[in-house]
Amino acid sequence: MSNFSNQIRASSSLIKRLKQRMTNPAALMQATRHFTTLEGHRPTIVHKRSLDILHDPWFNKGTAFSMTERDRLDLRGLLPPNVMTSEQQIQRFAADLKRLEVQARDGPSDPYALAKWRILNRLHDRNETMYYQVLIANIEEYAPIVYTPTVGLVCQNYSGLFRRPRGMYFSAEDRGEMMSMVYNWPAEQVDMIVVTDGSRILGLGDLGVQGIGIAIGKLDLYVAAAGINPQRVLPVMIDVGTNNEKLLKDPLYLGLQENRLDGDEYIAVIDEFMEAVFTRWPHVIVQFEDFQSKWAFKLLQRYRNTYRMFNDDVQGTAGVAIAGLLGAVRAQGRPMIDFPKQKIVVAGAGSAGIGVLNAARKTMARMLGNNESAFESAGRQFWVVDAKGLITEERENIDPEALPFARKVKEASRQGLREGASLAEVVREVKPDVLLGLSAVGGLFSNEVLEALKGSTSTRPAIFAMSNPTKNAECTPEEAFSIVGDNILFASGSPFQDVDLGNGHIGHCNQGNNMYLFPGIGLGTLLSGSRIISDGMLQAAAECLAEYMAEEEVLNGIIYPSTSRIRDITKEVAAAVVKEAIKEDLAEGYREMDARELQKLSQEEIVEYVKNNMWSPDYPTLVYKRD
Ligand SMILES: NC(=O)C1=CN([C@@H]2O[C@H](COP(=O)(O)OP(=O)(O)OC[C@H]3O[C@@H](n4cnc5c(N)ncnc54)[C@H](O)[C@@H]3O)[C@@H](O)[C@H]2O)C=CC1
Ligand SMILES: CC(=O)C(=O)O
Ligand SMILES: [Mg+2]
Repeated sequence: MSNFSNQIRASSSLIKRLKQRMTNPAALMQATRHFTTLEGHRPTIVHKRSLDILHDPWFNKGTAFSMTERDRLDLRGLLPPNVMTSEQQIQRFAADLKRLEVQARDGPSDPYALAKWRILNRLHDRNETMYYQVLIANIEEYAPIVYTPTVGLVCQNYSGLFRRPRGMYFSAEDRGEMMSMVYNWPAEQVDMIVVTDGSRILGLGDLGVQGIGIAIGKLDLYVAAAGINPQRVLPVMIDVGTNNEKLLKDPLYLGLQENRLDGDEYIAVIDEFMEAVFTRWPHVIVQFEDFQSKWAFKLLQRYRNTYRMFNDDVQGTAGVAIAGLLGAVRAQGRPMIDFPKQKIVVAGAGSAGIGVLNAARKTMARMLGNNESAFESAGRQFWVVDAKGLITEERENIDPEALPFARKVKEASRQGLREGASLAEVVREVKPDVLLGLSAVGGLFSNEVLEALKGSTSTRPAIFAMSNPTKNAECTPEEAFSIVGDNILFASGSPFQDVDLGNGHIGHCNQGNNMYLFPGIGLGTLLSGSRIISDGMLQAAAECLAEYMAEEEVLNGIIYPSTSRIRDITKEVAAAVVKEAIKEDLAEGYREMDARELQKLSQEEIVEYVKNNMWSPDYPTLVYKRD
């Protein structure tokens, strides 16, 4: 939008003016102190509570509300847990102004990305309908701002960017209080919660309380892509501390400044949160996001049969990868049923990597007859490399999640490999069809690794550099096409531009990101009224995405839709999820569409039902009525 550059120019001149006034923050603090001494002792009577206070510029103190005030005014949970002094607030504001300048100068790809995020965020605060109109109409341009990669930068800088709170914060200090504080959220109904504990935000590590940015970004896509009503979404941060030394020492950090809770204490906090939100909103769906692997699997197993929840990094990513892997088979001009013949090297054995491995193995096994021997032989198609190299059964203290994928020592040595072999060695010896990265290590697919992939036995080797944000991608599309060749397939977790191959052809850069599935999984679950999210529902979502692309597109190397089609693909995915829930007899219905009515719907009617229940950003007519 051309308006946008004007707005950015206007905001930089505003920043300049503010900076001139802020050159002496001590004077500003002095002024604030003077104000507090005159007015500080007499209480001010307010007739508002909760968000109404936070949204009132006269009464709002933001992070400076004391804990007792937060309790008195129903603010508990609506602000990050660390109480700040007004001096600290001013320091934070001043530091943030400086940071914007540095980002604009040193930012990696789009120097205005953070400025765009701020402007969009301010619009979000002022007028939700218009915000989502802008986002939906320009989703290709702004998904990289509200979501990866910029959302990573936003989380890294969240303590500075924080202005008006959004979402809820449950902290270790709130133990015993969660059941009551959940009622501080003003919405009577919540359909979707995205919750994080901030322990592994994209590939950026432990960002503590600042991880709330990712929950907000994911929910923006729920609204834009799935048409979930924005009044019914709730971003949540569970602050159990941080192990990030920099944040622990930062006096302006907004979260708890203590090491992360662990073991039973940690589980007790998450249990209390789950009980609280499902007590207030029994039909809510909770998406777990960016929990470190250590907890991602355990929490998924703990809750998935009791609550309507899923883990996006484990299950959403798996589905998107399966769709891409099946697309890679089709792009070779082979039928999908040939998938079990693919040799796949996976770099990264964390929540995302293991999620993909389990799902890919199950998909292969199903194609091979769905019995034990099929499952066994499917397992032999994968070679997994983590920070310590190739994983074999010789590995000491092997992670139980990775154990099923450890190569047998004898088999490995027959291939010229051993425990801990490097990624380049593995690629050289295995000559895989697919090289898939979920390692969070930018540049891991080095020249040596990509050179080794030239020996692939595939007619069309596929490279999935899925780590986020952009700087964590295992390689760029330019590197992949220039080293391995024009004929490859390429996908990355964060968006890159297509590559001009210089011979009249384009090297397509697909975005392989769980954003193509999680909105549809959430919407489909909501509209089916299923009490849980079954493997079958997740599989149906993945298959729908795999089949969405036309033969011609796939043969041209386009295996995922462009983001401009995200609302349409989400509708289809949601319909596939509803259909599977009905088939598995899990669908209990939604609003006036009860289980029986759902059973009667044809495929087309299910799609129509989904479409009719997607919120669109149109201004309603407002009418005033006295209470
Ligand atoms: N494209 C998408 O839709 C998604 C992408 N991701 C990305 O995947 C990445 C990993 O996420 P998680 O699995 O949750 O993280 P994690 O921290 O649990 O796992 C990282 C894994 O990479 C391995 N690793 C580290 N250095 C390595 C090296 N030099 N060579 C090979 N492996 C190495 C680690 O040993 C570990 O197994 C992140 O960057 C995240 O943004 C995650 C979910 C979805
Ligand atoms: C995309 C996503 O969920 C991640 O990078 O963690
Ligand atoms: Mg994630």
